[in-house]
Amino acid sequence: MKEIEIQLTGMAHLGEAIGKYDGKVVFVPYAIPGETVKAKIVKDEGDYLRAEIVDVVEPSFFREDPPCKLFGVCGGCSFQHVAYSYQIKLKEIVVMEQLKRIGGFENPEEFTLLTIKAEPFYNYRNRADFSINRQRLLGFKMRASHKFIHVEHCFLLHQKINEILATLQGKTPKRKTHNVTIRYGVNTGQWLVQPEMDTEEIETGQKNYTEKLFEHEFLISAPSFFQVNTYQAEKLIETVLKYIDRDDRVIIDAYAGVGTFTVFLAKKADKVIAIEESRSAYKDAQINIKNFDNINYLCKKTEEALNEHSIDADAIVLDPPRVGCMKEVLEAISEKKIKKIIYVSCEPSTLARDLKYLREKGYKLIEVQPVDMFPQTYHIENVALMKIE
Ligand SMILES: C[S@@+](CC[C@H](N)C(=O)[O-])C[C@H]1O[C@@H](n2cnc3c(N)ncnc32)[C@H](O)[C@@H]1O
Repeated sequence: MKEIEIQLTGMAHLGEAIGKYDGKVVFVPYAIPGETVKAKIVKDEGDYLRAEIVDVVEPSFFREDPPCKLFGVCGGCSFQHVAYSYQIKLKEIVVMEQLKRIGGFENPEEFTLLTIKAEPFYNYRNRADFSINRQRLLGFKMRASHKFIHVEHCFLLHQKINEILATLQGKTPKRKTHNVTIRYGVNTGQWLVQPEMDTEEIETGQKNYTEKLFEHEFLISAPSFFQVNTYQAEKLIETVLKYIDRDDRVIIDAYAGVGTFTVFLAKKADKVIAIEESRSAYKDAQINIKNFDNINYLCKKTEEALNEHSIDADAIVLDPPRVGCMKEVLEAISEKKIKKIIYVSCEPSTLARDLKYLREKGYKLIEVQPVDMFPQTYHIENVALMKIE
């Protein structure tokens, strides 16, 4: 297909640089806003074009050599070619753009704070999900084609997970499966490998492991969710706690997982009502909250629990999966007139959608704090604070 020279002027929400050609927006992965590149058009989607870099004509000041030889092939990272200090700027711009375009918030720069940086920005992930091929090699499924790619080492993973990965190459799972998960407690040194593998070299097949955040140890079973960046999880907790004050006597912690925020909220409030639908996370939480007598942990869907009259609070923490909150959840919060909402989100587009809805119900957006939990990728976590007008 046709080759073009194009200047990139912006960043799209999935980490691709954008520019214009022939009146159409062109998406160019692995380019950086401000650069001029030679690119090959690979797909005409009607309203817009997709292109691939052939040559960088004028590189960005922030361009760097990616350390990983699989960068651009595996599809897991989108920003290894961008200096870390600039990655977080690009993410901030995307957050503000989503708040404006989807949320209808004018001047998002007035309430969007500077991103809380990640430290370290490589080797931070405490969890990896691998595929196994016929030769018993472990690797990833490529994002675009879903083809298997053998991975000997991943720069995003904690060093211990890379060591375990090397040990498990060529080993056979003890049950029929094409997937292996490795999780590591960065502050406890415990790990979990599922399923059990045919090896004597390391322990595998653990049902659970523990991780420590600040002084608190959390039990985490194989099916339970836990934040994948232990270092940044502590900063996320601090950000949530910053928004809690003396008036927040009763707090709802919705989508509570194994109790990551719950135990810290319980130290500040008279009472915490935690809501979590996963049976596994709920059971782990029963261990994790055992030293607290002011937590009521419900194993329910948030949309069902919030419909109950007896459940009310001064403040609510929301930390839903990427799809965001169901309308029923947002409706129930506004009907109960819960004064403060602290919304933790890993997906800026659904966050913007839900904040828009809450604003229409009479809440004012006070500020949005981006927290970088996922360096080298386009993903960004945000904590938004809303108060009733
Ligand atoms: C992004 S995680 C957050 C967990 C926890 N706040 C943390 O930081 O570890 C979302 C959690 O919501 C739970 N979940 C998903 N849909 C739910 C629903 N409709 N009601 C209650 N919990 C739900 C998931 O099982 C998961 O534990």
